[in-house]
Amino acid sequence: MTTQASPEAQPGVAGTAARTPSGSALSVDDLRIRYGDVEAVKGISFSIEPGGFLTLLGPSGCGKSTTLRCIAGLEPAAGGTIKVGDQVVAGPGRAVPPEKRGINMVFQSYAVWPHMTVAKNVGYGLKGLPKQEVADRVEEVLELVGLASYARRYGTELSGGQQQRVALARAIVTRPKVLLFDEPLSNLDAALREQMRVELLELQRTVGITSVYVTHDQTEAMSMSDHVVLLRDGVIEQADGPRELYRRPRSEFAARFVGRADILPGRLDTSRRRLETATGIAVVGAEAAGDDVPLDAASAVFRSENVVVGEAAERCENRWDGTVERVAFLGSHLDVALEVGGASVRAELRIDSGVEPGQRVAVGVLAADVHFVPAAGL
Ligand SMILES: Nc1ncnc2c1ncn2[C@@H]1O[C@H](COP(=O)(O)OP(=O)(O)OP(=O)(O)O)[C@@H](O)[C@H]1O
Repeated sequence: MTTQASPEAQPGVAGTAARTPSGSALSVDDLRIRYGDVEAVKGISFSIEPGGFLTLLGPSGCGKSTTLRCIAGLEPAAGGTIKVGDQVVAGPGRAVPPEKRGINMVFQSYAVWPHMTVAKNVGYGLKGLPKQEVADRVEEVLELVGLASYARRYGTELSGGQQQRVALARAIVTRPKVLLFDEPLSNLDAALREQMRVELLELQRTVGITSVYVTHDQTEAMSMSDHVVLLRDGVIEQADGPRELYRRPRSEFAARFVGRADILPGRLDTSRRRLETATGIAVVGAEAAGDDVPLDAASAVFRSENVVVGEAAERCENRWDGTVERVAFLGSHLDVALEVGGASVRAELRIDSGVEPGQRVAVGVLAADVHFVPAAGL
C-alpha cells in the first residue's frame, strides 16, 4: 500500500499516512467503518488542502460511498478521526451531526423536488435568512451554473443535466466548507456526462470549494482530480496525482484499474532493471525496480499505447518477435492482440498500421515506458 504523495502531485491535495496536517480543509486519519462483523473501511488516511479536488476511485464494493457517507455524518465511524478544518467532526467519543459539519453532498439521484421551482429548490437550504439575501444568493449561484433563466421552472420541466445543475446550485448556495459528490454524473448519457464533467470542474475551480468525488470511472477520476485515492477492499491501494497513478502504478491492480496495461511476470536480475519471463522474454526498464519489488516475483508493466510494431520497433531497447493474433477496429485506433514468446501483449496501434491476423511482426517498447511492480498474489 502506498499513501505517499507523489512528487508531481498538485498542490492542494495530499495523500498521506501521517497525522492530520495543519491547514487541511478535510483530513481523514485511520478511518474504520463497520457493518456488523464486516469491516468495510479498514483504516484509511488522506487529507485535502483548501480548494483541492480529491477522488475516491475503485471497483464496486471497495468502500468509496461508505467513506463519503461517513465524512458527511450519515454513517458512524468505528475508529479513526475526521476533521473539517480544525474541527473534529468524528472521532473517539465524538460525532457531530451532519447538518453541523459544514459539508454538503451531491448525489447520483439529483433529488430535485419536482413540485418546487428551481429558485425554491436552490433557496431551500437558506431558510431563515432575510428574503432579499436568499434571492440574491440564489440568483448568484443560478448564474454560476448557467440556469439564470430557469429560476421559475419546476423540477419536472428540466432535463437530467439541468436537474444535476440545480442539485449542484443547491449544494453550493449554503457555502459549505467541503462538497462531497457521490457518482453525480452516472445517470447522464455519455456526451452530457463529458460536458458536465468539464462544467462541474470549472465551477469547482471558480468557487474554490474543497471537493471529494466518488466514482468507479477512471476517466472521470483522471480528468477532474488533483489527487486520486485508489481503494481496494477497504484499504488504500495507491494515493497519487492522476498522471503519476497512470504512469507509475505501484501494483498490478492499480495498473489494470487505470488504463490498459500489459503485464509480464518474471524474475528480475540483480541490476533490478531487467526481467526475464518464464518463457525467456527479456524486458528492460530505464529505471531500477523499487525495494518493494521482490526479485523472484516481479512483473514488468507497460501501457498498450506504448507498444509499437514493424520499423518503429527498431528504435526500442525492448524488441521481440511476435505474431498478430487478433485485430479489432475501435474507431480512434486498433486494439491488437499479439503473441510474444508465449506471452500475450496488447497494443493500441494507428488505424493505418496495416496489421493482419497471422502476420509475423517486430514488437517494440521503449525502456523508459517500462516499470516493475510486485507480481500479484503477494
Ligand atoms: N448498509 C450496509 N450494510 C451492510 N454492508 C454494507 C452496507 N453498505 C455497504 N456495505 C458493504 O460495505 C462495503 C463497501 O460498500 P460501498 O457502498 O462503500 O462500496 P462502493 O465502493 O461505494 O461500491 P459501489 O461503487 O458499488 O457503490 C461493501 O462490501 C458493501 O457490501
